[in-house]
Amino acid sequence: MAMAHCYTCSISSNFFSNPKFHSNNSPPFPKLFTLSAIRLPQFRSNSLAVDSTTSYPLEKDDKKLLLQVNDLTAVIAESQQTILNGVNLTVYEGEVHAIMGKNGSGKSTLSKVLVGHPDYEVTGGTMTFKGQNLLEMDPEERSLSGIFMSFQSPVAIPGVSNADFLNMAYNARQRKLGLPELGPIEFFSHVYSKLDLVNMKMDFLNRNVNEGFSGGERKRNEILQLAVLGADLAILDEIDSGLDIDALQDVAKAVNGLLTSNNSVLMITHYQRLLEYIKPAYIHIMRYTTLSFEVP
Ligand SMILES: Nc1ncnc2c1ncn2[C@@H]1O[C@H](COP(=O)(O)OP(=O)(O)OP(=O)(O)O)[C@@H](O)[C@H]1O
Repeated sequence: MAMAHCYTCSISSNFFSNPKFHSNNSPPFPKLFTLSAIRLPQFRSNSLAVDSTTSYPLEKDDKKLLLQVNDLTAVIAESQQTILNGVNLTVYEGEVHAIMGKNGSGKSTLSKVLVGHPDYEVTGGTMTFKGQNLLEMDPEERSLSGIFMSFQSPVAIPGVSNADFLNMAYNARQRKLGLPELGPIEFFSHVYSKLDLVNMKMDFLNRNVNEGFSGGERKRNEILQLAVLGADLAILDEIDSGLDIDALQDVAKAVNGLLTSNNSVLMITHYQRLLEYIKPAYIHIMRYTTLSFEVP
């Protein structure tokens, strides 16, 4: 079953790959040059794609290439306005990447394009996931192949309980993987074991998906979905927004607990505080490259 998506919006954007950054000698976090993509914690030369022709080895330090985006351009389907312009991004398994940048620079749009949101059309470049061409896969296939996206503003699904929703999504993934499905009772014990991870009570499972949930509860619920469904690449769009410090720590702890050497996280955030809890290997700064839109 495809995950529903909740979407925001964008302009033209680009990843810059200047690996230089300055340490301000004040741990825990380095000062960033604007428009740079950096690797932490060591200085490294140019570990991200600079030009569209760069291709990356299928394995690096024994890690498999998970996601490769090369020179990606996309337009808004309705208006044909360019919205992503030459985005490059390479993610190997076991890596945490963060995307930062100003409001409206296209961060959410990139994540939506990665999961195949119909509001956008890819007009150039390539996107591969585990060697498969994402452009040839519909959103459901992308989800089933192991891409999970958490919503910036998670949507409510009235009339569908959390437990049923998760059970359906879980079984769809199991079918895709040729693994046994779980009936409601077996599934309940499977999901029950995950509740502690996000500090949620059992009654959340019987409530309708996100209906009446507070902002923080919705975010925890997103991570519960990730914990139950599993993912090779989890795209977390502002998972920290609206969280108090306890909730932020819970969510970060849960995400860290789900990280293995085989999966990766791509997190979009405005705040350094999240990066203090979930340590990225790379930080990418999204920025406008053109201002070609008309103000109505
Ligand atoms: N489907 C769409 N129709 C019209 N405009 C769109 C659409 N999608 C994106 N945009 C434009 O893109 C801009 C927002 O981009 P996006 O949400 O990707 O940015 P962001 O970097 O994630 O922003 P924020 O940090 O505020 O979440 C908006 O200004 C919006 O006008």
